[in-house]
Amino acid sequence: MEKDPVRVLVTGAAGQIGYALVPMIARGIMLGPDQPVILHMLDIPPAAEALNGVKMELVDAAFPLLKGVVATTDVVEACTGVNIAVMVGGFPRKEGMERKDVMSKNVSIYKAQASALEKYAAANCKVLVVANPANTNALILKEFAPSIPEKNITCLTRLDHNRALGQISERLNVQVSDVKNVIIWGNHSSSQYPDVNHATAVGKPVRELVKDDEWLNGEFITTVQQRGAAIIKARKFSSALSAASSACDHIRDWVIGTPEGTWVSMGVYSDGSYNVPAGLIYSFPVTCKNGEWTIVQGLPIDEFSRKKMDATAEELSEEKALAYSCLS
Ligand SMILES: NC(=O)C1=CN([C@@H]2O[C@H](COP(=O)(O)OP(=O)(O)OC[C@H]3O[C@@H](n4cnc5c(N)ncnc54)[C@H](O)[C@@H]3O)[C@@H](O)[C@H]2O)C=CC1
Ligand SMILES: O=C([O-])CC(=O)C(=O)O
Repeated sequence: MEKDPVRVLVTGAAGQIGYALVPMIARGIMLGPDQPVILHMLDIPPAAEALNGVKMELVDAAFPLLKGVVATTDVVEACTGVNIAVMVGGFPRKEGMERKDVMSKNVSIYKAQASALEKYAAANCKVLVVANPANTNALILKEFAPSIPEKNITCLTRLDHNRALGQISERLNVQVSDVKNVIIWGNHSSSQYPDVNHATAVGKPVRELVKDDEWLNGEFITTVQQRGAAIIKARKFSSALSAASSACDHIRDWVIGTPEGTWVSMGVYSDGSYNVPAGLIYSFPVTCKNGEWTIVQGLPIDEFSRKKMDATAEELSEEKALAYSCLS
């Protein structure tokens, strides 16, 4: 028997990431090849015509799993009954801007949309915030939607995680699928800490295979931290297909589960694990089962890592303060 459709909201759906993401969802890349979906697409009035164009293309593509499309500029209509919300709407960073620069534009959007999700989304709706500053937008969404359980509100650091896998795979000349258990700690920003201390490639420790700690502790980290800026420099637009694909990975693993022995990175509400201050949305290694994520516990943390994990936590605390000052 065919499954009931899942309603998936994509905000900012007329934008670049939206354009890459909605066909992936409609093809079953996010929720599986046997899961019908109804897409809810939200954008703002200046983008209404473009949004309608995306809807027309979704109809034209005749996706067998796509059971309906709601394309709207009305946030209540967009949020009503959704089971999954992928929050991409907002203003992207342009060349030369730091993520902090986009803060004031975006946090007020997340405050407003928090209330709509809280009132109108389906019970147990899972939320993924993609728009930058992703961790802080997610935190604002959480704080202004107090009835949504905090475990249901996450942000995207899977793109950074996948970038780290990609760098190691290129360096070792192995399949990316043979590299696993890298970790992105902290903020989706240039202060993030991509950590390979527990990572393996073809079953062996990455550090032993790479045999170049100077590269792993230096250029590897900065390449991953700065990859977003490098894409903007090259394309003149920020990452879109990789962001969309990683958003699908994030939701798929959250809903369907992570493979045995593998963890992924997700921005989640800190409970104080690894001495990360509670009350921040911070990227941790997590495993997922039965639709719930759990922070991987007990990994040994060396002094080098500790400093980097603390620095990115510090930035998130500052962002939180700045976000509140933008809202007041
Ligand atoms: N977490 C991550 O890994 C990544 C995050 N990003 C972020 O994702 C966001 C979207 O990026 P793009 O698609 O490239 O930008 P874009 O500018 O192409 O699209 C954003 C869309 O959001 C819409 N929008 C603006 N305000 C809105 C509101 N209040 N409600 C609904 N929609 C609204 C815009 O009209 C536009 O269509 C940016 O904040 C970008 O920085 C981008 C890449 C990776
Ligand atoms: O760097 C940016 O502004 C876009 C982004 O978040 C990324 O590509 O990681």
